[in-house]
Amino acid sequence: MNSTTHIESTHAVSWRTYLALCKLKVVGHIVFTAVIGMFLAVPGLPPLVVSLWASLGIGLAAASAAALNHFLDRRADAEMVRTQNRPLPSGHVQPNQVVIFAAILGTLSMAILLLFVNALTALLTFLSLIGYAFIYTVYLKRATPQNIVIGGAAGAAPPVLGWCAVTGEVHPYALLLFLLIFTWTPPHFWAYAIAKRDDYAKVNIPMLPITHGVEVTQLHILLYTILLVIVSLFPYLTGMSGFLYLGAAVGFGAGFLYYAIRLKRTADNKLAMKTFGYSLVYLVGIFSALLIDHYVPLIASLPR
Ligand code: HEM
Ligand SMILES: CC(C)=CCC/C(C)=C/CC/C(C)=C/COP(=O)(O)OP(=O)(O)O
Repeated sequence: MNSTTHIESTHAVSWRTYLALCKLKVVGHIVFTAVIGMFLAVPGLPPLVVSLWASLGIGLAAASAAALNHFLDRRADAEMVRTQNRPLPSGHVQPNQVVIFAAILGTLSMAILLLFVNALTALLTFLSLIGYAFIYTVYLKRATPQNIVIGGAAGAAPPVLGWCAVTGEVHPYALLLFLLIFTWTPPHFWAYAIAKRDDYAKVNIPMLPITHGVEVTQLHILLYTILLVIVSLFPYLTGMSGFLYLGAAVGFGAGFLYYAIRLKRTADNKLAMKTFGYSLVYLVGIFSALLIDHYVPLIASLPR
């Protein structure tokens, strides 16, 4: 134990430290996509009470998975510049405290989903938690440069969880939303990995830019972005969404392609981080468009 961790272990852990363990920004986005899944699952408005419990349950599960990721990755996180100030490497909290915190969040999440939502949502959320915290973090991340493609299945689950929470079933339209996030994840992450490749190389994590070089990664980003733009048309082509969504899918997709093409030409770290930033704008934009598009006919049909 180093002196910092010794000093910190005698002090109470701040609530800010616990919040930092939850990766709140990521959890916020996850809950956002889950909530859109709830809204799209029904023609009118989803049941309020169930939706609130489901959002809380899914958010707590994602936060629990994030805390476990901090615990399981603590040694690598201490080596990388981008992660060395996280709560564990900086000694603001002890590993056992993080495990207890994650267990409490995970248990609360399961209790909420089982008692107030439904068993299928609880099961699928549990599988997502295990998929990210253990299968991805412990195994895939260190095993193959396809780690984030396969692990992306956990991150793509939330709209399915939201849909299932209000209907009790996994609808094919919900799987389209899954596919959308699943194809979005590789360009989202690989743009970041290009910018942070020196960090990943330091800890021998086989991310694509390390194992196959930056050029191959740039090409993969472009190809997955093209695939993403094609997949983003499916909600319109299957009749799930209308023209408004189509316009947004084409517009936001053109933006993503613009970044991916520019990034293909130059592996500038700043541009890579801008592409990563745009991936978040894209996700929020396209899911917001799905929601607005879903309610336009409803609003238009209201008596004036
Ligand atoms: C397995 C799939 C995924 C991988 C490997 C991945 C990877 C990453 C990485 C490495 C970062 C940077 C972390 C940092 O700066 O500390 C990040 C940031 C972020 N990711 Fe992902 N991500 C995945 C899925 C998702 C999903 C599904 C969402 C949302 C629905 C998401 C939303 C975000 C957000 C909002 C940030 C910014 C966090 C911040 O600025 O604090 N990610 N992601
Ligand atoms: C509902 C539920 C339980 C969903 C699971 C949530 C999920 C899959 C989140 C993934 C988001 C994320 C930040 C991945 C990066 O991990 P990393 O270890 O590669 O990134 P890091 O090195 O920055 O920690």
